[in-house]
Amino acid sequence: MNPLLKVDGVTVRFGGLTAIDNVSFEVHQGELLGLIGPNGAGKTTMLRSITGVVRVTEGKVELAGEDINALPTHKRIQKGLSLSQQLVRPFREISVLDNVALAAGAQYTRSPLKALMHVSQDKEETIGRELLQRVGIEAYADQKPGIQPLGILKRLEVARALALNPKLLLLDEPLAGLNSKEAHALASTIADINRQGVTIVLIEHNLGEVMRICQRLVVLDNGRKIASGDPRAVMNDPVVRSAYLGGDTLSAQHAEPTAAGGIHA
Ligand SMILES: Nc1ncnc2c1ncn2[C@@H]1O[C@H](COP(=O)(O)OP(=O)(O)OP(=O)(O)O)[C@@H](O)[C@H]1O
Repeated sequence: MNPLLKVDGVTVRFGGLTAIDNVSFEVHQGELLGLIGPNGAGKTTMLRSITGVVRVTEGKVELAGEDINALPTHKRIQKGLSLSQQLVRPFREISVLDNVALAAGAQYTRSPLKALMHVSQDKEETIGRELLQRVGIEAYADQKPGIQPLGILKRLEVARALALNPKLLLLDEPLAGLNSKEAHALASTIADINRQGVTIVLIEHNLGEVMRICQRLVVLDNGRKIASGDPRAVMNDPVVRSAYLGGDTLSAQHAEPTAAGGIHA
Protein backbone atom coordinates (compact mmCIF):
# COMPACT_ATOMS: atom_id res chain seq x y z
CA MET A 1 0.00 0.00 0.00
CA ASN A 2 1.21 3.53 -0.80
CA PRO A 3 2.18 5.73 2.12
CA LEU A 4 -0.32 8.55 2.64
CA LEU A 5 2.45 11.11 2.16
CA LYS A 6 5.75 10.58 0.40
CA VAL A 7 8.40 13.29 0.44
CA ASP A 8 10.97 12.18 -2.09
CA GLY A 9 14.35 13.91 -2.37
CA VAL A 10 12.90 17.36 -1.72
CA THR A 11 15.21 20.38 -1.95
CA VAL A 12 13.99 23.95 -1.44
CA ARG A 13 16.24 26.89 -2.22
CA PHE A 14 15.51 30.55 -1.53
CA GLY A 15 18.03 32.31 -3.74
CA GLY A 16 21.42 31.15 -2.44
CA LEU A 17 20.00 29.61 0.74
CA THR A 18 19.20 25.90 0.81
CA ALA A 19 16.38 25.64 3.37
CA ILE A 20 15.66 21.94 2.63
CA ASP A 21 18.40 19.71 1.31
CA ASN A 22 17.40 16.44 -0.36
CA VAL A 23 14.96 15.28 2.34
CA SER A 24 12.91 12.08 2.02
CA PHE A 25 10.41 10.55 4.43
CA GLU A 26 7.02 8.87 4.41
CA VAL A 27 3.92 9.19 6.55
CA HIS A 28 1.69 6.16 6.80
CA GLN A 29 -2.06 6.07 7.17
CA GLY A 30 -3.04 6.47 10.82
CA GLU A 31 0.35 7.73 12.02
CA LEU A 32 1.14 10.62 14.33
CA LEU A 33 4.57 11.69 13.14
CA GLY A 34 6.68 14.36 14.85
CA LEU A 35 8.79 16.60 12.63
CA ILE A 36 11.35 18.21 14.90
CA GLY A 37 14.64 20.06 14.79
CA PRO A 38 16.34 23.18 16.13
CA ASN A 39 15.35 26.70 15.05
CA GLY A 40 15.88 27.30 11.36
CA ALA A 41 16.12 23.55 10.63
CA GLY A 42 13.57 23.82 7.80
CA LYS A 43 10.46 22.36 9.45
CA THR A 44 8.02 25.10 8.45
CA THR A 45 9.49 25.23 4.95
CA MET A 46 8.94 21.46 4.72
CA LEU A 47 5.27 21.85 5.71
CA ARG A 48 4.87 24.70 3.24
CA SER A 49 6.30 22.64 0.43
CA ILE A 50 3.85 19.85 1.30
CA THR A 51 0.92 22.29 1.14
CA GLY A 52 2.27 24.00 -1.99
CA VAL A 53 2.74 27.42 -0.40
CA VAL A 54 6.43 26.96 -1.21
CA ARG A 55 7.41 25.31 -4.50
CA VAL A 56 10.04 22.59 -4.27
CA THR A 57 13.23 23.25 -6.24
CA GLU A 58 13.92 19.55 -6.69
CA GLY A 59 12.20 16.34 -5.67
CA LYS A 60 8.61 15.26 -5.36
CA VAL A 61 5.69 15.27 -2.93
CA GLU A 62 3.10 12.50 -3.30
CA LEU A 63 -0.26 12.24 -1.54
CA ALA A 64 -1.79 8.75 -1.53
CA GLY A 65 0.40 7.77 -4.47
CA GLU A 66 -0.40 10.87 -6.55
CA ASP A 67 2.30 13.38 -7.51
CA ILE A 68 0.96 16.71 -6.20
CA ASN A 69 4.00 18.87 -7.07
CA ALA A 70 2.21 20.78 -9.80
CA LEU A 71 -1.00 21.39 -7.83
CA PRO A 72 -1.83 24.73 -6.22
CA THR A 73 -2.60 24.79 -2.50
CA HIS A 74 -6.41 24.80 -2.82
CA LYS A 75 -6.28 21.66 -4.98
CA ARG A 76 -4.06 19.96 -2.40
CA ILE A 77 -6.62 20.89 0.27
CA GLN A 78 -9.38 19.35 -1.87
CA LYS A 79 -7.26 16.22 -2.06
CA GLY A 80 -7.09 15.95 1.72
CA LEU A 81 -4.39 18.20 3.16
CA SER A 82 -5.12 20.60 5.99
CA LEU A 83 -2.71 22.93 7.79
CA SER A 84 -3.12 24.44 11.22
CA GLN A 85 -0.79 27.43 11.40
CA GLN A 86 1.41 28.57 14.24
CA LEU A 87 -0.26 31.98 14.28
CA VAL A 88 -3.95 31.80 15.06
CA ARG A 89 -6.05 33.99 12.79
CA PRO A 90 -9.77 33.38 13.36
CA PHE A 91 -12.40 35.81 12.08
CA ARG A 92 -12.85 37.84 15.23
CA GLU A 93 -16.26 39.32 14.53
CA ILE A 94 -18.15 36.07 14.07
CA SER A 95 -18.72 33.42 16.73
CA VAL A 96 -16.38 30.54 17.51
CA LEU A 97 -19.00 28.19 16.06
CA ASP A 98 -19.36 30.21 12.84
CA ASN A 99 -15.57 30.19 12.42
CA VAL A 100 -15.65 26.40 12.29
CA ALA A 101 -18.84 26.32 10.20
CA LEU A 102 -17.16 28.70 7.74
CA ALA A 103 -14.19 26.36 7.43
CA ALA A 104 -16.58 23.42 6.94
CA GLY A 105 -18.35 25.37 4.18
CA ALA A 106 -14.99 26.25 2.59
CA GLN A 107 -14.57 22.63 1.57
CA TYR A 108 -17.11 23.26 -1.15
CA THR A 109 -15.83 26.54 -2.51
CA ARG A 110 -12.68 28.64 -2.94
CA SER A 111 -14.61 31.83 -2.28
CA PRO A 112 -14.74 33.01 1.35
CA LEU A 113 -17.92 34.90 0.46
CA LYS A 114 -19.66 31.80 -0.77
CA ALA A 115 -18.33 29.88 2.22
CA LEU A 116 -19.79 32.59 4.47
CA MET A 117 -23.15 32.12 2.81
CA HIS A 118 -22.96 28.49 3.90
CA VAL A 119 -22.57 29.60 7.51
CA SER A 120 -25.42 28.75 9.85
CA GLN A 121 -26.82 26.27 7.42
CA ASP A 122 -27.75 23.27 9.46
CA LYS A 123 -25.17 20.88 8.09
CA GLU A 124 -22.14 23.10 8.72
CA GLU A 125 -23.46 24.10 12.12
CA THR A 126 -23.87 20.48 13.17
CA ILE A 127 -20.36 19.69 11.93
CA GLY A 128 -19.09 22.80 13.72
CA ARG A 129 -20.60 21.82 17.05
CA GLU A 130 -19.28 18.30 16.75
CA LEU A 131 -15.77 19.61 16.02
CA LEU A 132 -15.85 22.07 18.91
CA GLN A 133 -16.78 19.16 21.14
CA ARG A 134 -13.94 17.09 19.71
CA VAL A 135 -11.39 19.77 20.62
CA GLY A 136 -13.05 20.48 23.97
CA ILE A 137 -14.32 24.07 23.46
CA GLU A 138 -18.05 23.57 22.80
CA ALA A 139 -18.79 25.84 25.78
CA TYR A 140 -17.34 28.76 23.79
CA ALA A 141 -19.44 28.16 20.65
CA ASP A 142 -21.46 31.37 20.81
CA GLN A 143 -18.68 33.69 21.97
CA LYS A 144 -16.46 35.81 19.73
CA PRO A 145 -12.85 34.63 19.33
CA GLY A 146 -11.53 38.18 19.93
CA ILE A 147 -11.90 37.82 23.69
CA GLN A 148 -10.67 34.25 24.09
CA PRO A 149 -7.33 33.23 25.64
CA LEU A 150 -4.66 31.66 23.41
CA GLY A 151 -5.41 28.13 24.67
CA ILE A 152 -8.97 28.37 23.30
CA LEU A 153 -7.82 29.97 20.03
CA LYS A 154 -5.29 27.18 19.45
CA ARG A 155 -8.07 24.62 19.84
CA LEU A 156 -10.29 26.65 17.53
CA GLU A 157 -7.48 26.60 14.96
CA VAL A 158 -7.30 22.79 15.19
CA ALA A 159 -11.10 22.56 14.85
CA ARG A 160 -10.99 24.76 11.73
CA ALA A 161 -8.30 22.54 10.21
CA LEU A 162 -10.38 19.44 11.04
CA ALA A 163 -13.44 21.03 9.40
CA LEU A 164 -11.81 20.41 6.03
CA ASN A 165 -12.13 16.72 6.82
CA PRO A 166 -8.46 16.10 6.04
CA LYS A 167 -6.75 12.85 5.20
CA LEU A 168 -3.58 14.42 6.53
CA LEU A 169 -3.53 17.12 9.20
CA LEU A 170 -0.37 19.25 9.39
CA LEU A 171 0.07 21.02 12.73
CA ASP A 172 2.69 23.78 12.97
CA GLU A 173 3.68 24.35 16.61
CA PRO A 174 0.19 24.05 18.11
CA LEU A 175 1.60 24.12 21.65
CA ALA A 176 3.71 27.29 21.23
CA GLY A 177 2.86 29.97 23.77
CA LEU A 178 0.82 27.67 26.02
CA ASN A 179 1.74 26.98 29.64
CA SER A 180 2.75 23.43 30.48
CA LYS A 181 -0.72 22.40 31.71
CA GLU A 182 -2.45 23.77 28.60
CA ALA A 183 0.22 22.24 26.35
CA HIS A 184 -0.22 18.85 28.01
CA ALA A 185 -4.01 19.02 27.58
CA LEU A 186 -3.86 20.08 23.92
CA ALA A 187 -1.25 17.40 23.15
CA SER A 188 -3.66 14.84 24.64
CA THR A 189 -6.43 16.19 22.41
CA ILE A 190 -4.15 15.86 19.37
CA ALA A 191 -3.40 12.25 20.33
CA ASP A 192 -7.17 11.61 20.66
CA ILE A 193 -7.81 13.09 17.20
CA ASN A 194 -5.13 10.77 15.83
CA ARG A 195 -6.68 7.76 17.60
CA GLN A 196 -10.00 8.68 15.97
CA GLY A 197 -8.34 8.04 12.61
CA VAL A 198 -6.73 11.30 11.45
CA THR A 199 -3.14 11.00 10.21
CA ILE A 200 -1.06 13.85 11.65
CA VAL A 201 2.33 15.48 11.06
CA LEU A 202 3.22 17.55 14.12
CA ILE A 203 5.92 20.22 14.16
CA GLU A 204 6.67 21.07 17.75
CA HIS A 205 9.49 22.34 19.96
CA ASN A 206 7.95 20.92 23.15
CA LEU A 207 9.94 17.70 23.06
CA GLY A 208 8.35 16.26 26.19
CA GLU A 209 4.89 16.31 24.61
CA VAL A 210 6.33 15.16 21.27
CA MET A 211 7.88 12.16 23.00
CA ARG A 212 4.63 11.44 24.82
CA ILE A 213 2.29 11.41 21.83
CA CYS A 214 4.27 10.77 18.61
CA GLN A 215 4.76 7.28 17.27
CA ARG A 216 7.72 8.20 15.07
CA LEU A 217 10.02 11.17 14.59
CA VAL A 218 11.82 12.77 11.67
CA VAL A 219 14.59 15.17 12.69
CA LEU A 220 15.81 18.02 10.49
CA ASP A 221 18.90 20.12 11.09
CA ASN A 222 20.19 22.79 8.71
CA GLY A 223 17.75 21.56 6.07
CA ARG A 224 18.94 17.96 6.19
CA LYS A 225 17.27 14.90 7.65
CA ILE A 226 19.64 13.73 10.38
CA ALA A 227 17.54 10.97 12.00
CA SER A 228 14.19 9.21 11.92
CA GLY A 229 12.38 6.39 13.67
CA ASP A 230 11.34 5.42 17.18
CA PRO A 231 11.19 8.56 19.39
CA ARG A 232 13.35 7.17 22.19
CA ALA A 233 16.03 5.86 19.85
CA VAL A 234 16.03 9.13 17.91
CA MET A 235 16.39 11.23 21.04
CA ASN A 236 19.30 9.10 22.22
CA ASP A 237 21.05 9.44 18.87
CA PRO A 238 24.29 11.40 19.45
CA VAL A 239 23.82 13.25 16.15
CA VAL A 240 20.40 14.52 17.30
CA ARG A 241 21.68 15.43 20.73
CA SER A 242 24.52 17.43 19.31
CA ALA A 243 22.23 19.19 16.82
CA TYR A 244 20.08 20.41 19.72
CA LEU A 245 22.89 21.09 22.15
CA GLY A 246 24.90 22.87 19.46
CA GLY A 247 22.04 25.33 18.98
CA ASP A 248 20.15 27.38 21.50
CA THR A 249 16.92 25.45 21.27
CA LEU A 250 17.24 23.03 24.15
CA SER A 251 16.33 25.57 26.78
CA ALA A 252 15.34 24.53 30.26
CA GLN A 253 11.71 24.17 29.17
CA HIS A 254 12.63 21.96 26.25
CA ALA A 255 15.13 19.95 28.22
CA GLU A 256 12.77 19.30 31.13
CA PRO A 257 10.58 16.69 29.47
CA THR A 258 13.58 14.84 28.19
CA ALA A 259 13.87 13.06 31.50
CA ALA A 260 10.83 11.08 30.38
CA GLY A 261 12.08 10.82 26.86
CA GLY A 262 15.70 9.95 27.38
CA ILE A 263 17.61 12.99 26.20
CA HIS A 264 19.49 15.03 28.76
CA ALA A 265 20.58 18.59 28.35
N1 LIG B 1 10.45 32.70 2.30
C1 LIG B 1 11.75 32.60 2.67
N2 LIG B 1 12.72 33.29 2.05
C2 LIG B 1 14.01 33.15 2.40
N3 LIG B 1 14.46 32.35 3.38
C3 LIG B 1 13.53 31.64 4.04
C4 LIG B 1 12.13 31.72 3.73
N4 LIG B 1 11.45 30.88 4.57
C5 LIG B 1 12.38 30.31 5.36
N5 LIG B 1 13.63 30.76 5.06
C6 LIG B 1 14.89 30.34 5.68
O1 LIG B 1 14.93 28.92 5.57
C7 LIG B 1 15.52 28.36 6.75
C8 LIG B 1 14.56 27.37 7.39
O2 LIG B 1 13.49 28.11 7.99
P1 LIG B 1 12.20 27.42 8.60
O3 LIG B 1 11.29 28.53 9.07
O4 LIG B 1 11.66 26.43 7.66
O5 LIG B 1 12.82 26.67 9.86
P2 LIG B 1 12.07 26.04 11.11
O6 LIG B 1 12.74 24.73 11.38
O7 LIG B 1 10.61 26.01 10.88
O8 LIG B 1 12.44 27.08 12.24
P3 LIG B 1 11.67 27.47 13.61
O9 LIG B 1 11.70 26.28 14.49
O10 LIG B 1 12.53 28.60 14.13
O11 LIG B 1 10.27 27.92 13.24
C9 LIG B 1 15.91 29.53 7.66
O12 LIG B 1 17.25 29.85 7.41
C10 LIG B 1 14.97 30.63 7.17
O13 LIG B 1 15.54 31.90 7.43
